[in-house]
Amino acid sequence: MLTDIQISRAASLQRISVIAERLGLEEAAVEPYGHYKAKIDLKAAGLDGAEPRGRLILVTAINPTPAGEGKTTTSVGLADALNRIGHKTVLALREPSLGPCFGTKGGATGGGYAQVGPMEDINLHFTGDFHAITSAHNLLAAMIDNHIHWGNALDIDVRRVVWRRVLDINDRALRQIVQSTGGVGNGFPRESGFDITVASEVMAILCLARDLDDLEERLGRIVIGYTRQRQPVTASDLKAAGAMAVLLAQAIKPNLVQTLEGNPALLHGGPFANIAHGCNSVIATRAALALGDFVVTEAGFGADLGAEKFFDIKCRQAGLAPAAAVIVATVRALKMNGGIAKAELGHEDVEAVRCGSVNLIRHIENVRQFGVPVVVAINHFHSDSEAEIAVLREVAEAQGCEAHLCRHWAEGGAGAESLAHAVARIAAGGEAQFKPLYDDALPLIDKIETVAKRIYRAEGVSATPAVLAQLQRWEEAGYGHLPVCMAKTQYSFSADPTLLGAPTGHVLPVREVRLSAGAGFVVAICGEIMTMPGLPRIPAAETIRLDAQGEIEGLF
Ligand SMILES: Nc1ncnc2c1ncn2[C@@H]1O[C@H](COP(=O)(O)OP(=O)(O)O)[C@@H](O)[C@H]1O
Ligand SMILES: O=COP(=O)(O)O
Ligand SMILES: [Mg+2]
Repeated sequence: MLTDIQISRAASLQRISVIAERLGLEEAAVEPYGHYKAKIDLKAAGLDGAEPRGRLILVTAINPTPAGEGKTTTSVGLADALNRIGHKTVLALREPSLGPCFGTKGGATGGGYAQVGPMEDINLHFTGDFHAITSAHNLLAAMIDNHIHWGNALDIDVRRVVWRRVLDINDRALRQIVQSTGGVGNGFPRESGFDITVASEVMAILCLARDLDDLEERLGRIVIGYTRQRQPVTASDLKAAGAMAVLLAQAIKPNLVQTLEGNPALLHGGPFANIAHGCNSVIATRAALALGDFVVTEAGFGADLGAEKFFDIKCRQAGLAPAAAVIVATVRALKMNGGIAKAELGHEDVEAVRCGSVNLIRHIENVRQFGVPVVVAINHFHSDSEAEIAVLREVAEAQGCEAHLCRHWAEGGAGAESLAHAVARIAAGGEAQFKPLYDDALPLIDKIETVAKRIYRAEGVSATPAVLAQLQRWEEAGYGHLPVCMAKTQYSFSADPTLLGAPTGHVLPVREVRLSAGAGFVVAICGEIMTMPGLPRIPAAETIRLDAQGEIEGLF
C-alpha cells in the first residue's frame, strides 16, 4: 500500500496557472510561488467584497482518535466528487502547522487519493504564512519589552503583560520561562512563555479579518497587558500595528493549490480547533463562495470544537450561513468511544461500535441545534467489517440522517459520489436555518456555560474567583459582547481526555481566560489543555530525512 507521500509524488499536478484560469482568475491576480502554488490578490481578481454566490458546506467529525478521522481527507474527496458530478466546487482548507508534522499527527493535506498537493511543500514552509505570523507576533512582544526597557511611559504593569511569544514547533520547554535575565542591558526580568504559532491571536486575526485594512485595525486592538490601574494597553498604544501589517501583507492573501484530481483548493489560516478557533480564513471562504457553486470547508477536530467555533465565531463575525454539514464518522473512532483501546481498534467489534455510537448521536443533535442539516460520511477504513458499517449506518438513519459509505481515501472523488449527490441535494434544498448558539448580549460567563451545557452536556462550569473577576472586568471594559472560544481536549465532550462516548454530569473547569480583542473573542482554557504542545516520546521528526536523491522521507 502506497503512503500518502508516495501517492502525492506519483500524481501529475497541473501548473497552478491552469488551475487559476479554470477557476476564472485573471493572470494579474495570480502570484505563482513555483509551478504548483500561488497567492491570489483578491483586489486584482475583483473578489474583494464580492458577493458570495455559492453554498457553504462544513465538514466536521465525531471525537477523533489521535490520528484524526479524515475530515480533511473527506473534504477533498467530497470536493472532487462534487466536481465530478458537475458542480463547480472550491475547497477551503486550513494550512498545516509544523508542530504535528514533526510531532505526532502528521500533515493536513488529506490522505490516500483524496489529497491536495504538492504535499511536502504545503506541509513544510508552504508560502511562509506561519513564519510571517510568528514574526509579527514576536515583533509585538519585542516592542513591549523594549518600551518597558526605555522607561515604560505607558506605565505597563510588568506583572500583567499577557502577550507571550510564539513558535511553530511543539516545545514544552518554552511553555513557562523567565525572560530578560542577564543584567540591566537585557531589560526587566519577568515570567512569560511561548505558545505554538497556531494559538497566536495574530493567526486568529488573519483568519477572521475581512481585508488588509480590517487586519491592521484588529492588530491595533490587541490587548498586550494592563497598567497598574488595570487599564488595558493595546498594540496601537505601542504603535506596532503598522509594522505587523507590513509583515502580514503577503500572508493575508489566500493560497491556491489543487487536489490530486486537479480541482482548486484555497488553503489559508491555521488548524488546531482545540486551542484556537481552527477554521479556514474568512477571506479565502468568501473568495471561494464568489467563485464556486459549492464551497467545502473544514473545522478542526470534532463538532464540539471546530464546528461550534465555525458557527459561533466565524459565521457570526463574517455573516456566513452554512447550507449543510457533513459529520465524518469512522468505525475505529466509534470503537474507541465504545471503550476499545487504540491498539485493538483493528479487530471487529460490532457491540463496541454500537456502544460508541452515542458519540455520533450527540454530534448530530448538536449540529442540528444550529439549524444546519446533517449528512453522515462513513469514512471507510480497510479494517472495517460489513457488520460494523451496518451498525454505524443504522444509528445514523435512526437519527433521521442519511449515511453514505465513502471510499475516497482509496478511490478519490469517485469514492464519494453518493455523498456528493446527497450534499448537493440537501444544500440546494434550502432547509438550513442557521443561527448561532447564543446572542452577543449574553454575559461572557453565560456564553461559556451555554456551550458547556448545550454542546458538552456538562452539569455546569467551575471557575476560580480570579477568572470570574477577570470576566467581569472585561464586561465593564466593553468586551462583554464578544463570543467565546473554548480551549479543551479534542478527545472528550468533557475536560477529561479519557472520558469518551457521550458523558454527562461532568463539570467543566475553566482555569484561565484570555482576551483576544483583535480577533474578537474571549478564550476559555479548560482542564489541562496546553497552548504549547509537547513532542511525543518518539517524535515523527526522528524518521523524517532526505534520501540519497534529496527526496523527503518520513513526512506522513
Ligand atoms: N479512509 C481512510 N483509510 C486510511 N487512512 C485514512 C483514511 N482517511 C484518512 N486517513 C488517514 O488518516 C490520517 C488523518 O486524516 P485527516 O484527513 O488528516 O484527518 P483530520 O483532518 O480529521 O485530522 C491521514 O494520515 C490520512 O491519510
Ligand atoms: O484543528 C485540528 O484539525 P484536524 O482535526 O484536521 O487535525
Ligand atoms: Mg485535518
